[in-house]
Amino acid sequence: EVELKYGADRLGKRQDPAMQKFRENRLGAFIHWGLYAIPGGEWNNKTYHGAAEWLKAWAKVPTMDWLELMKQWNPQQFDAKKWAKMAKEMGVKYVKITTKHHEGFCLWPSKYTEYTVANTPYKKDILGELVKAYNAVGIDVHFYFSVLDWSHPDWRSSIKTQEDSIAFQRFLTFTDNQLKELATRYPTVKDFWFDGTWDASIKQNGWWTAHVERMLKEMLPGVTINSRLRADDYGKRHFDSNGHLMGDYESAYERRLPDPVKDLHVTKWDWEACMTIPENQWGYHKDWSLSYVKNPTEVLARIVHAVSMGGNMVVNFGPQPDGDFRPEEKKIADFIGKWMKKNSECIYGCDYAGWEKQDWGYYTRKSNQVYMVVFNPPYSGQLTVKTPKGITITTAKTLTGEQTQVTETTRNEYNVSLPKNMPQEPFVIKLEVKDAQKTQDKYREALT
Ligand SMILES: COc1ccc([C@@H]2N[C@@H](C)[C@@H](O)[C@H]2O)cc1
Repeated sequence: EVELKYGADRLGKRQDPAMQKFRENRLGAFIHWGLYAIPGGEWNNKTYHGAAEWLKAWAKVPTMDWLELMKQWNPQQFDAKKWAKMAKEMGVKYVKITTKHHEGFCLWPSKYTEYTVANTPYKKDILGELVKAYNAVGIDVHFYFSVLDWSHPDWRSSIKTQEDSIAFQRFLTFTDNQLKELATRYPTVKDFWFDGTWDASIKQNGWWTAHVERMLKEMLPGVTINSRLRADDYGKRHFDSNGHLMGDYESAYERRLPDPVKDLHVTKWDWEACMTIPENQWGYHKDWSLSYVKNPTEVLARIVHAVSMGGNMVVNFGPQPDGDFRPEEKKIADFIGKWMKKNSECIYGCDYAGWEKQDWGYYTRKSNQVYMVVFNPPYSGQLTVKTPKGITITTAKTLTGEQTQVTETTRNEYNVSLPKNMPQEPFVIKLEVKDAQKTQDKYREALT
């Protein structure tokens, strides 16, 4: 191992109550809301197919022109209590809110920049109202924060000159001030999810990323920090030069998931994935017909896939400029919520089962209960289950209590029969398992 001053502060998974809550939450929602919602992917009558929250870049809009959008920021339909009700009914345990995206517009009245809600027709502290409303219904609030800030004259993507270096140090101080402001104004925040940290300027200042993690953990004991903030002494990101995960959980799975067979290494650490409902839209885009939009079951499958590999999943919502949600997003939230009401036992507090993935769906586990979440019921009517050595299945029944047949077909292999009245949506079979020390082994290996 190499000597590091700004590498991982800890080895292995955090086991304190705050991290256990983060992990057991499992299902979260992302809110991407900013000035970009106003143009919704269209600029000067041209529609851009790229991510709507990056429109400023696609349409090459000068910063001052872009920030003129503040004059139109007046979401008359915004009602934090309605947003909290929607999240509660969807079954999410936490919501990650874009406090400031790359555009530099702040949803809270920051005193370190003029580009905030306070200087818009709306005036009020949107972030404060959301923190209060989500917390009031028992939902944790996480802050998304973009270090990259297109509105700030001292931002640099690379440090080429002494002037760059002096400006960038001013920028890092500005960023420290905003982070301290957020931690002070909203002390119930449970997590900071950093983005916009891929540039050389940040990689060259790994010390600063370590300082931010330590500063926030000092101000807010228990707070969790994503790996994407972190660069070590040599600019290595997420995992330090000794291969140790920095921050409290890996945050590299954005719009993609680890493979349930080839990527089992991710089960060794905490991780959180995030996903969009269209192919790639985080902020509000007027026209969702431009790319594939996942159906509710596809969204559900990604949630279960993440939990089955010991990760969290955050489903993204991009609210409209008026502060209401588009119908497609309300439908997804409603479907997930209805499914979670019946089946959340296989999600909350669950983890990787350590069993070999089968085609019919995913396993999740909570203590000695293994859940089979069935997405693809087979024509054979039999669900193949392969148990690890020494593990036997005692019972199998649906969450509605219907017993299903368990037949041992060979050593450590079983057929679990499909329930008689099969639901017309993904369903769960709960297995009681036994760690059988002495199993009389009546099976014979074929001599080949
Ligand atoms: C350079 O590619 C990207 C892609 C997405 C992002 C941002 N991360 C997501 C969580 C959204 O905030 C997206 O704008 C930034 C840079």
